[in-house]
Amino acid sequence: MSSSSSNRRPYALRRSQRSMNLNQETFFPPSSTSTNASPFYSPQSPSAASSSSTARPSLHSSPFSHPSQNTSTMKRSYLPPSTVSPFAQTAVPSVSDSSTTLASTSTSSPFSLSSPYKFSGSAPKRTYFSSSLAKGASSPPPPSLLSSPANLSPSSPPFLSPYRTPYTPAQKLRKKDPFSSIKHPSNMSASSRPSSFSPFATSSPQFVSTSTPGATAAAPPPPRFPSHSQHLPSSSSSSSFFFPSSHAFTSPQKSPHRFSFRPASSSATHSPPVSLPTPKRPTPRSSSFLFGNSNPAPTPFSSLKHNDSPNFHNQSRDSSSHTDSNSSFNSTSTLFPNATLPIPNPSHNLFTTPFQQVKPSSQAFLSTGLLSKQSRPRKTFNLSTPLPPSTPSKPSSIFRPNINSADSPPSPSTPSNSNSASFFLQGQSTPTHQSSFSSAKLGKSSMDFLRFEPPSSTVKQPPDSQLIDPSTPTRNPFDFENSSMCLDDIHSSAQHRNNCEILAEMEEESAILGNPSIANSNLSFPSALTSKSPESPADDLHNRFRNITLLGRGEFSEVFQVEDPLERSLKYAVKKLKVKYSGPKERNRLLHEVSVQRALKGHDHIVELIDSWEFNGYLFMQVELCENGSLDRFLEEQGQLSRLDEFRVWKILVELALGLQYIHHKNFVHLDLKPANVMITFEGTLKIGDFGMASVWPVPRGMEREGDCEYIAPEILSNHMYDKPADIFSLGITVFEAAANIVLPDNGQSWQKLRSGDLSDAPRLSSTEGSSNTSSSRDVPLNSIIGQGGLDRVVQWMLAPEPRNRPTVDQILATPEVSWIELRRKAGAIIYEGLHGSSSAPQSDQMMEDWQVNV
Ligand SMILES: Nc1ncnc2c1ncn2[C@@H]1O[C@H](COP(=O)(O)OP(=O)(O)OP(=O)(O)O)[C@@H](O)[C@H]1O
Ligand SMILES: [Mg+2]
Repeated sequence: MSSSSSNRRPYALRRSQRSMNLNQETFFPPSSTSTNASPFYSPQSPSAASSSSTARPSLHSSPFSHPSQNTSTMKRSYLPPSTVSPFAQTAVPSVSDSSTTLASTSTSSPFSLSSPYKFSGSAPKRTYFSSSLAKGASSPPPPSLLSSPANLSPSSPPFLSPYRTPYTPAQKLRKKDPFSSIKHPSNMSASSRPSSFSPFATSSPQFVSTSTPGATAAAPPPPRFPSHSQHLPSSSSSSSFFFPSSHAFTSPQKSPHRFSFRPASSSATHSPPVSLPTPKRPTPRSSSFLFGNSNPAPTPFSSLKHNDSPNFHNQSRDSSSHTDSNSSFNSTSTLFPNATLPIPNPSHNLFTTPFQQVKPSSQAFLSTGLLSKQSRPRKTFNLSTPLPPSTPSKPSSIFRPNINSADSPPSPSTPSNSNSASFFLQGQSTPTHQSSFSSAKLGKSSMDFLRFEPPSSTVKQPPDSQLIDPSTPTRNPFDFENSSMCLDDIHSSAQHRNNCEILAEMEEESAILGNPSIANSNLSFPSALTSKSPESPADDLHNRFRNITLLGRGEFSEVFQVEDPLERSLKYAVKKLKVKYSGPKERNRLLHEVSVQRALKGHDHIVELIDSWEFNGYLFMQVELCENGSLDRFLEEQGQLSRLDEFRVWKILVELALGLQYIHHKNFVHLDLKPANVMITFEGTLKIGDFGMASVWPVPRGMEREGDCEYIAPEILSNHMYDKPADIFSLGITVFEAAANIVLPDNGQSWQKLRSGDLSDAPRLSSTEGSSNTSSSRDVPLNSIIGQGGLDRVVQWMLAPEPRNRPTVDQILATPEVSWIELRRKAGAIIYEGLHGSSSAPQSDQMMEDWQVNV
């Protein structure tokens, strides 16, 4: 372990050196500041692209050179059909053929990340900046990709970002992690990953490119894109975005920019950079900026060693196993060509992987940059995972009848724990229906809590005769299978009404709805709870539906999967707001979401509203069920394995853009677009949901909305501008996250950089493998857009700091790349269709040829 650790360490060092080790940089002599003079994607001259050097390292580069990925791929290829990702098995014509051919042409891994790291790390920033700006100032504008580059507007220079922005304490941002911006993947573990058990574990086959290393450079967006200004009031001034360019990061010595790319873009326009109120300025320890600290401060994540190298380390190692890996994968993909997608059971934890134990090392906190999801400890989506002790959980008041003792921590070892049933039936005071749902976790954990962790000091001890021996098996009040005693107790109790309310609330809050084992067991609830006149929202839900299980919860709501009581094959999702509305004003606001979603019915990429109703101040929305959960789960799960192939990233962009186009054309703005609000259907297509922040467009004056800070557009924070370009920005960030496989920052430097048009913390988005320029395979379309840098260009366009410089959704969908993808996509966005999509779309080749001729 130690020797391999020392072998790999330099790679980790290089990545961090680039970003933060300013002292190191000053020691290195200036190297060639080849600033990739022609990084722009020019379909007319593909050779130009291939001759330019890679600006950002591409994680699409062959992973076969990565030992851990080799292992993973090989293991995956021998999985039995049931464990192989269903989405990789979709019968799409020629996928396996294409894979085989590509694999057979792959003999080596030419792309080594060490080179760009070494170069970038050793290049003094002063030299780079001065040269790139000077060079850019005299550079001709890049060739436009659009056939009609009218209404050209400059984009902000990515290199002049002002990071010293005023801190606005008033910003109410949801997530505050002061260290998020200083996490770094350099030292995170990605190796030794077993094969996937995920339903999404499609982990696209990682083919080895035969291209020249870094053949296609990242392309900055040409500054000549049509403007988004039609969405903005003519009086809209961006002056408040501007910030004097005297910020420290414009100083060459302190610049965090590491790569010498996009010089033309940076110099073509010199509009002042954006000044943004940051959600929360992190104050990292000084040691955070000293890479190579031999004695880093201990962190809770110090278990990982360097030989658990991140996914993009040391790409050139272990090239000997390429052929094996390829062939093994292909044998997998051809073994089960007709496998069908299993019906995911949301009550199962589809997302459990063995990666939960992966921890970043302490040095992960010693530099900036965007953290790769592949290296990140996995987020837990398992609803039945017990709450960590530190979580500010607020159990139901029914567990704490004695308010004064609420502070006492529950004692798991308390003998009276076992008597939860009798405890609940001892005539506690009637709880309020307004109890908090915000922190109680549903599912098994809640049940465990109910059974084993009632606060001992709060328990009103029953008379001695009723005390139960600690060793007596627990009687679970919700064990209705053996619940005759429980029900008898309920009905004979003098406090029958109170108990019913207690049980109803418990059910509502945590215990029953979220416990799949109970909810799926076809057990009926006590008759009092299924009466015709429901007393609680949970009663109401049970009167309407069967088999209720928790699907997920957002900040404001809980979403349950339900079955139609008559036709059990009909399943829906029911979204219940967590709290009652407090008055007519709030009710109107809540009903707004319903009305927006109703107005947007009937589109393939919008979650369909089926019904809505109110009960006792609670709002319910019945929507179509999206069996494969939300996109953020998919990205999380997939990201643990590898980056998505570029074709699927494009498909995500296309499907979301189509949904967003519908929203915008109907004169609404979503204002909370993010992967968590994108649902995945059984077929793997994407649907935009959660219109809780949506508004009619133009947005009424004085409206306040604040979406998730990771995805929020800069102008919303700085200028309260709620407009269509804000949705474009959120879409761009979503695609950026999907393509780069990084953990988005929620504040700090990286957050600011992303909103200044500087994507240099992330790897190149476009793939370097599978490009038609680099493969001679007959299955690779002649004019494939994959690997050409178009993804970087379009994403950068969407992330333009100035809203008016962003494309409209129509413009996104009109790009040649999207048109090409449209012709070749046959399956849902998350379904793997090969690196270039369906080969049965020759018209796409023709289209690109025609387009190239016309450009
Ligand atoms: N139609 C659906 N099918 C399947 N799962 C769903 C559906 N709608 C929502 N969910 C699940 O419920 C979660 C929360 O839903 P939703 O985003 O609508 O709630 P929210 O409270 O408005 O969230 P937030 O405001 O935090 O974005 C989603 O992330 C998803 O996991
Ligand atoms: Mg949501």
